[in-house]
Amino acid sequence: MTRPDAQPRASHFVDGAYLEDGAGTPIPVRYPATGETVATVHAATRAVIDRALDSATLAQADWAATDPSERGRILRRAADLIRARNRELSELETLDTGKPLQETLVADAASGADALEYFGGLAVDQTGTSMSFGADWAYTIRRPLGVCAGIGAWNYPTQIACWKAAPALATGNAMVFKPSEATPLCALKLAEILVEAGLPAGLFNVVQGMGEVGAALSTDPRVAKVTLTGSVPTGRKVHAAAAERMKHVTMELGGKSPFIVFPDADLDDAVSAAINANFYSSGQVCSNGTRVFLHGDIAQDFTDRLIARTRNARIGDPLDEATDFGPMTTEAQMQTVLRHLDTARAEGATVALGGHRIDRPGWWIEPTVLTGLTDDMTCVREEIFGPVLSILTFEDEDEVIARANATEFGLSAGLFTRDLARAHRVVARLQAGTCWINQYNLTPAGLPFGGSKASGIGRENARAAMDHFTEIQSVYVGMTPVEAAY
Ligand SMILES: NC(=O)c1ccc[n+]([C@@H]2O[C@H](COP(=O)([O-])OP(=O)(O)OC[C@H]3O[C@@H](n4cnc5c(N)ncnc54)[C@H](O)[C@@H]3O)[C@@H](O)[C@H]2O)c1
Repeated sequence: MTRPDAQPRASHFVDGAYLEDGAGTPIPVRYPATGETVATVHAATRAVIDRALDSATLAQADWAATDPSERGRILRRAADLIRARNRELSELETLDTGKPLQETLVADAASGADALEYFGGLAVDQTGTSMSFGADWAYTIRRPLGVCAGIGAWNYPTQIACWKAAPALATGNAMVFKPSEATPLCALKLAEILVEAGLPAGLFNVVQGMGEVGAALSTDPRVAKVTLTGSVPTGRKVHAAAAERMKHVTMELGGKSPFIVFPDADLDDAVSAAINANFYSSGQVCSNGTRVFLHGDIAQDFTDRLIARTRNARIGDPLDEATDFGPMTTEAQMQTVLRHLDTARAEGATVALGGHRIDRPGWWIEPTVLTGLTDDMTCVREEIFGPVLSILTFEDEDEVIARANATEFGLSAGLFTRDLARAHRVVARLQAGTCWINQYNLTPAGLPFGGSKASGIGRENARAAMDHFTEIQSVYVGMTPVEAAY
């Protein structure tokens, strides 16, 4: 496969144009399928961060006063441009993350375009309330927060940037976005496309860098809100920094979600969903259903079908559309997953499939199925963020609900059953921000997405995100003479 050129014109995108400052620490961008360096960017210096925040502050005031229908038109034009360039953007996403082109063509830029289109449509529909107090009355207005900092993880660089930018911009905010240092390329393309669609300069700036740049943004007085997609430990730090300065936050963090299969489930569907919920993006999906609870009656049958089908995964060059399983996005993440597999073996897990690094250049791990597990094992308790599916068995509905909820995380949950009364009864007792019944990991723009417990605060997508990027201004209107005691 010929590899497209990944080197961006410059590291940052600020005030409507690419910007370079070679004084920043170099960040090599390595193609996970081979380990080769395909581009280099530089971390933002203090000067770059200041320019990004100053230009965003200046641009936001006019943008907040812009007719919302015009804001919406620009976002919808950006959605059209993304769709027209889907292949080019998907190839870049594949180079950035290592995810197979087969996935990136349908799930990344495409999901970003959906968000821009959805919030573009909703921009005009930001309503308040009105109420009366005798002859007096009052109304509320939803106002933008100002400059928002977006900080991204490395598993969905385009989607994360769009899911944050679209509701922020639709509601009249500006955003300074810092992509993950592991995947710095795709957000630059979004910035370029938004300007081409007519977004005024300064409203969506991209600055590169490691955690320190994220920390500089989330503590800066010019920033009104921080929206982070990342791990729980990073979320704790960013949330604490924001709380100190009374900033708004949205936290999209990690998970260890339960995936429950009752004995009356359509087993082929359930196996398909378990494959998607564990091996898509080589398992690097926050909402993955990694604790697969199987009812004892179907556990063996399910496991046999799962293993037989997973053996068919085509592992190879991610730029080849026939490939359906790719590498880990970073070498560090591959090492983390390998450490988890060593711990699982040491704690007595049975490796029913896979379990090893794949012997080829780059950072590959076999699709892995673990059995013989108990709830206290590390591989069942901790987020692995790799292609590792853990099988547990259960006998009883109350038992599985209690075990599903026995975790600090609460991002997602899924269940498979033909008994819809049971499905709704169980969902109502699951501690998870997003639940799927007879499906898994579908996240349309109109459905709120986010976690409860340690998995996050706030929601992305849907009207809920519009609320999280605005605050209420209450206006009391006096209609009668004002009385005073003296
Ligand atoms: N809930 C969701 O929507 C969602 C989606 C994707 C990924 N995730 C989670 O993200 C994690 C994987 O991504 P990751 O390894 O890039 O996460 P991470 O927490 O290591 O990094 C996330 C981002 O935070 C930045 N960062 C690090 N320290 C910071 C600090 N002190 N202040 C400000 N920013 C800082 C990083 O540079 C990066 O851009 C997993 O836990 C996964 O579950 C969650």
